[in-house]
Amino acid sequence: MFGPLAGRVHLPGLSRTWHPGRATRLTAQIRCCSSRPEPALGPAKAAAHSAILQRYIEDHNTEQQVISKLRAETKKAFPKNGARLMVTVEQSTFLTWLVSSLQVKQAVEVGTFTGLSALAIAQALPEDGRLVTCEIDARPAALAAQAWTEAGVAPKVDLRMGPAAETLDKLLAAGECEAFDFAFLDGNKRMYWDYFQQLLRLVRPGGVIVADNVLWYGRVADAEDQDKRTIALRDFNDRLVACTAVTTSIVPIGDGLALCRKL
Ligand SMILES: C[S@@+](CC[C@H](N)C(=O)[O-])C[C@H]1O[C@@H](n2cnc3c(N)ncnc32)[C@H](O)[C@@H]1O
Repeated sequence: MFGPLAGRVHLPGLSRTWHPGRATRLTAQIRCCSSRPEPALGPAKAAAHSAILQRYIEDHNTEQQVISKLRAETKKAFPKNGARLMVTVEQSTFLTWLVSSLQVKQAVEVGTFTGLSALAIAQALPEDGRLVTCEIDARPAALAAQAWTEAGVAPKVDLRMGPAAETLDKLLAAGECEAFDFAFLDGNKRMYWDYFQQLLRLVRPGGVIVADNVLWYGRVADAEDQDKRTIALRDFNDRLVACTAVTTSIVPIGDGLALCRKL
């Protein structure tokens, strides 16, 4: 079982330097709340370990300066939910490591926001590599485009504005079936299974699809949690486990990543 919201919890007046006892008390307070805390509370991403360990992990996963700069700019431009929407530090370093290790050339992403995960992916692509990334909201996308230019990865990134399901359908219609080595899924949680099925057609056999937020702050393991996004993610995980088209490993990096390799 995962401790509910046992990771870094952003609450007013809470400093980043925690003492174990204090962290435990806070976790206990949150656990006891009758109204279930919304993920919108802040960057509480780690579903499976303590706040102290989360801090340690972050301190030992050094993001490149261009990425940490974009993280800071995003928090400033989107103070309400920016920190929560971006992948965590250890997820961004993991994405760069994975894309590089798999020698990915063609990648596709659902959910660009301000382009942080796209930057982590794009910088690991070769010069002739390509990342197609889907976003519906022009405001964060403008910040993304600026950051990619500054980081020198803009020529590799193909930003497609509009509903992601339509963009993925267009890629399929354009003959890009099995054209991609890698996909990152981080869009609308209630659409995950639909996106996954499209991505499965876009990714080649042996290619990898990574889905974020599959532990949903630990809420997927709480049978009493009937929030629509929790139900959708629980359903997504159940379908993944039963899906014979991929082998899947769910790992508690950040808010949980499903690592799926197409057979
Ligand atoms: C969690 S954020 C992505 C964060 C990003 N991957 C990162 O780590 O920096 C999800 C994004 O999906 C976008 N989104 C939501 N519904 C969408 C849709 N139907 N089509 C395309 N993008 C969508 C939202 O506007 C939001 O920017």
